[in-house]
Amino acid sequence: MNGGPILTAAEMRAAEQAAFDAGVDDYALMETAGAAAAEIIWRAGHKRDALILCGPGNNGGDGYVIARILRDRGVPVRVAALGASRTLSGQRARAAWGGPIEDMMRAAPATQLVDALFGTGLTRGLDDAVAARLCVLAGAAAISHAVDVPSGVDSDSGAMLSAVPRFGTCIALGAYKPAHLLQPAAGRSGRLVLADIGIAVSSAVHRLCAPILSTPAADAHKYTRGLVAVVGGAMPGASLLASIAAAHSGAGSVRRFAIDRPIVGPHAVVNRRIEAPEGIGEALADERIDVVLVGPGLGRDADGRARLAAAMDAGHALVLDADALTLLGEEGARAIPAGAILTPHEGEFQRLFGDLPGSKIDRALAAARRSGAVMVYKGADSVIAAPDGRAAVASGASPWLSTAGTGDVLAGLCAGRLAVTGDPFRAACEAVWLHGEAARRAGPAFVADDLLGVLPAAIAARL
Ligand SMILES: NC(=O)C1=CN([C@@H]2O[C@H](COP(=O)(O)OP(=O)(O)OC[C@H]3O[C@@H](n4cnc5c(N)ncnc54)[C@H](OP(=O)(O)O)[C@@H]3O)[C@@H](O)[C@H]2O)[C@@H](O)CC1
Ligand SMILES: Nc1ncnc2c1ncn2[C@@H]1O[C@H](COP(=O)(O)OP(=O)(O)O)[C@@H](O)[C@H]1O
Ligand SMILES: [K+]
Repeated sequence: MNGGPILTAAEMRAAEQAAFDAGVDDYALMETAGAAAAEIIWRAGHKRDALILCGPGNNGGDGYVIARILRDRGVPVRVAALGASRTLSGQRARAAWGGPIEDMMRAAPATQLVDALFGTGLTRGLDDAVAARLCVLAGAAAISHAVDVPSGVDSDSGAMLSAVPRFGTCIALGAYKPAHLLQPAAGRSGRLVLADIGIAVSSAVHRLCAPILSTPAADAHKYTRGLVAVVGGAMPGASLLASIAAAHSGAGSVRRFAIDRPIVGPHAVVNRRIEAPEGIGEALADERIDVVLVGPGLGRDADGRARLAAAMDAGHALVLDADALTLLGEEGARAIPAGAILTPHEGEFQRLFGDLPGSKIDRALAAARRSGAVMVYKGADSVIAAPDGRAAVASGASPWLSTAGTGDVLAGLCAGRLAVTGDPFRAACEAVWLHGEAARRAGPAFVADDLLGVLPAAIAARL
């Protein structure tokens, strides 16, 4: 499930330093990075006229290398700079370009725009006039590329420090950075391409990629494939969505304990009406149960609280979502049992853990460490984090997922995959991926129920 390491600016600098210590030449690395980026730009734009914007640091240095390589291939290239080059490699690359250098504020637009103003070294937002000019030039280009990161985004957090235009493509040099996957920065590029620059990078934080799933063993039966119990409350829809998602996740069987009358739902889910919260403990006293999911449709009143307590006392692996998270938020993160999966959206996360510092990745990791649980910190950029420091960041999920009930489907998938795999981090990664893939297959304007029908096809694609 490792779709490529994600490095902070400091980690990237350390990887770069390790390469230098091993004998790689400073300027040779810039030539490699520039050549890799030029190749990607060449494939997209061929001989269309190009304007390369070069900043004062090494990102600008990459820009001069790109400009020289494209010019040598016959592209009509113009270079516009923002001040002098301040690094030795940048100065060398600028000298090797050797051509005219325009003032960025006065340069005319071109068909292709390459933004090599600032990369991982950006320390503050661009001046308003510079940011505005960048937006005009990028907006006027038919093809636009951001080198390493779009200028104006904070590489480590994905925050926008000044106005940032939308680029056709962002070329990540050597490794992904948080800004490539975290919002709002991730939304500023249509396409993300990773360019290999030949230096070794590794991290416990990576981009989520498609999982490899397996078909049940030839001698499988319903209890060996995982039994999920869903504890609902008075609102039937949410726990039903979660139950059906769990049933379609690859688990062997699903039981649902709720209060709705008459009992509704698919025949394959065993629905039991349990009115008094005391009955929940009894229903969960079955050793064959692998995972208990509680939260969707639970309710936040005394009854919901009592059901949550019974679910948490039952001693099974837990997935906690929705109302369960809000109720726990009132008690504080310490009440969370180790080994659980929690699926908070932003509001639930804040209620549980308060205002943690750092990027969404940092916050998810801190919450996982503090609670001992795997975190699925949801949103357009979902972060899955484990207490041991591993994290996976999902990106590119359909924005149509921002509709009621999709979180219930995800919670059911987490419970189902946990029942199948017994591994909370792996299960959470698989669930988030299947959820995104189901949304992709469902197309536009779906409702949460529509995700359920396409789950088997999403699973089939990964067997
Ligand atoms: N690491 C690697 O493996 C490789 C890295 N490579 C490349 O290097 C890039 C990182 O280069 P970098 O560190 O020189 O930083 P970069 O983003 O060019 O700018 C820093 C300069 O801008 C300045 N400055 C900052 N903010 C400002 C503002 N708002 N307005 C105005 N000025 C501002 C800041 O000076 P300051 O004023 O903060 O002192 C400094 O002078 C990386 O993204 C990649 O493209 C590849 O070549 C090879 C492999
Ligand atoms: N703009 C978006 N792009 C991609 N995925 C999104 C977006 N907005 C929400 N999602 C996903 O949709 C789901 C919504 O869950 P949640 O907020 O709990 O909704 P609900 O409680 O209505 O089910 C989460 O998995 C979240 O990651
Ligand atoms: K850039």
